[in-house]
Amino acid sequence: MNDTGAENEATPAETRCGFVALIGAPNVGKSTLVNALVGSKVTIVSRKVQTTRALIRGIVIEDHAQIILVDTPGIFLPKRRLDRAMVKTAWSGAHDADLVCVLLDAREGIDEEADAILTKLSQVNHPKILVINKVDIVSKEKLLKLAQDANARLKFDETFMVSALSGDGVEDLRKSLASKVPPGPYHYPEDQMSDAPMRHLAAEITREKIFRQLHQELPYQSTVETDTWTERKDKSVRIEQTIFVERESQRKIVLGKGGATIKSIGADSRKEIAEILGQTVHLFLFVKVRENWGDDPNRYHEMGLEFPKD
Ligand SMILES: Nc1nc2c(ncn2[C@@H]2O[C@H](COP(=O)(O)OP(=O)(O)OP(=O)(O)O)[C@@H](O)[C@H]2O)c(=O)[nH]1
Repeated sequence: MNDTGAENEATPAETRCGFVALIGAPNVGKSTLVNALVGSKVTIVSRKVQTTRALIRGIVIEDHAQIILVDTPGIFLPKRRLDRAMVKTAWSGAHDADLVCVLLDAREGIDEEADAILTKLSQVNHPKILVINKVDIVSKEKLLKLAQDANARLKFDETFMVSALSGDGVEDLRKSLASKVPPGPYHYPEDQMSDAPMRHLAAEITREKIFRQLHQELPYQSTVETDTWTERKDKSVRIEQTIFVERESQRKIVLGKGGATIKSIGADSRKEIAEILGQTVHLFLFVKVRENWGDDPNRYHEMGLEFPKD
């Protein structure tokens, strides 16, 4: 302790910093865990699987360590070109990271996808941490058995049992990650919670609202881009976004009768973006048809994905 008020500031020589890749089957709770670790909403959470399309990082500082979380797209059995691109990106995220956090869903156990992940991870040489999530809905016996089975399959440096939803066990995990990232200066300014540009986050929020309202009629065929972002003198922000769908029929669904659906999507999205920014938001949504965007290389690059040639 000293009286300069600087006792909490680490000099660069004392700091640690590293990338942590979160790997897990779709719906295991990766986005929820990133949010719990960071303590602020950085990626979208949806009941629908495969909502995370691009690598989005949350950044958290704990015990003079900056932990950069790479929220990989779900690993699943790829069929479409877009799915293959997501899987490829997920694995390259694991190879680039300093640590790999493998998430298992306590209720699902080692199912087909988890099994494929454990097999593939045996080729990754980084330190691995097992995180069993959703402990709030499973018995202790089942948890212990799952921890034993997973550790028998793969050598984990540590095992954590958490509930990303309630926050149970999350602090211990955060402290462990902080102790395991390598020594070095911070990569990002201390107050930066996410390097995902706000434009991207705002687009993700609108996409989430579309999923919430139209998940039965419009499963995955839409994408959202933020076109303009204008800060106004009165401290409010004007945002224009375009929702791209693949067919005219889908455009009509998004618009709804007399524009009612898009109005409601816009109202929900505007409210949430405003909450996160802490400022007044004026949101303008447009719907356009863009056929076969799933086969357009530019779209992949915009989402931070590599375009698979096969
Ligand atoms: N009961 C319970 N539910 C959880 C927990 N963590 C996440 N969930 C729920 O599981 C669902 C999926 O969570 P997400 O965080 O979107 O999962 P994800 O792995 O990021 O999914 P993708 O983005 O599709 O890869 C959501 O409905 C969450 O509320 C938990 O600890 N307990």
